[in-house]
Amino acid sequence: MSGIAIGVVGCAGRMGRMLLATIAATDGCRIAGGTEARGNEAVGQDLGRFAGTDPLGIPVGDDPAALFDAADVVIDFTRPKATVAHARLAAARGKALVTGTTGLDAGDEAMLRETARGVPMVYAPNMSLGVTLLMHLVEQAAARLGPDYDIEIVEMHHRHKIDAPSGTALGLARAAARGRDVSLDDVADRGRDGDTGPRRRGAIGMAALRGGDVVGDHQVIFAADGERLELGHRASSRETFARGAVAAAIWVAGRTPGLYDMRDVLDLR
Ligand SMILES: NC(=O)C1=CN([C@@H]2O[C@H](COP(=O)(O)OP(=O)(O)OC[C@H]3O[C@@H](n4cnc5c(N)ncnc54)[C@H](OP(=O)(O)O)[C@@H]3O)[C@@H](O)[C@H]2O)C=CC1
Ligand SMILES: O=C(O)C1=N[C@H](C(=O)O)C[C@H](O)C1
Repeated sequence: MSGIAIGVVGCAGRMGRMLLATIAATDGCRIAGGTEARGNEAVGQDLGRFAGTDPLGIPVGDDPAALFDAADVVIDFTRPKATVAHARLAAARGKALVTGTTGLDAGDEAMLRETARGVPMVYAPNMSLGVTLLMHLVEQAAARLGPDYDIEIVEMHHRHKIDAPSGTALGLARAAARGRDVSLDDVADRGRDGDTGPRRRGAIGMAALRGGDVVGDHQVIFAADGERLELGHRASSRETFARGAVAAAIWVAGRTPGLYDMRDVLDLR
């Protein structure tokens, strides 16, 4: 069989299924296998059921080490602790990893950086071309507009999302902080409630809405006296994230070890 062999951990999840379907439909790559955690009801079922294809003759596994051995690259959209375990496995088995999992804390991200010293990894909170470009535009706007323009980021996602603010909102906030040459930790305002007092000058605010089946909306507002600049993005299908992740997997196979993001994959640096 030819093409880059791509494994998918968390293959029965919303993104996992979309990734399988996208790999099956993309030239130059093939499905190496998929896993779910032990005890998940998908384990043992044919992967084709989750890819939306004919039976593939490959059962969903629960042994990620075996998947890393069978694959050239593994794609992970799971949960932060699972992602860290998968990054350790990638390093131990010498295989590339693409992860889009959000909600990682500073310690989890430090572990990704550490494991990426030995193997190539792509880590991005949003794999779409549109959001990758939006981050670039937000950095430029923040650099040009200065602290008279209050930055507020509003995101909305489906009712099943478990982390807030979204990884993309945090990425946009980081881009704005970079543009202003400040640390996000010093200026982030992650949700207001009660007797908040007036807005802090230079703060970067974030607000998270949850409801229905919204795939992912992000809006960055620069509000000044007399005018307001708004930059935004709406995803209407998870396919846009899956296409980006599969492009990242093909791009990262055989690269020099290191932690990359979608700006590298899309050549937007
Ligand atoms: N970067 C990007 O472009 C995007 C990022 N995301 C992020 O991707 C992540 C997943 O989102 P989504 O697909 O909607 O979530 P889902 O809950 O639908 O899918 C996650 C899947 O991973 C499984 N899983 C959990 N632990 C393990 C493990 N140890 N081994 C194997 N599988 C495991 C879950 O199983 P179980 O249900 O049993 O826990 C579930 O099937 C989130 O962090 C989300 O924010 C989403 C879309 C785009
Ligand atoms: O959980 C989701 O669905 C999404 N998560 C990512 C995030 O947290 O930014 C990306 C996308 O908006 C969908």
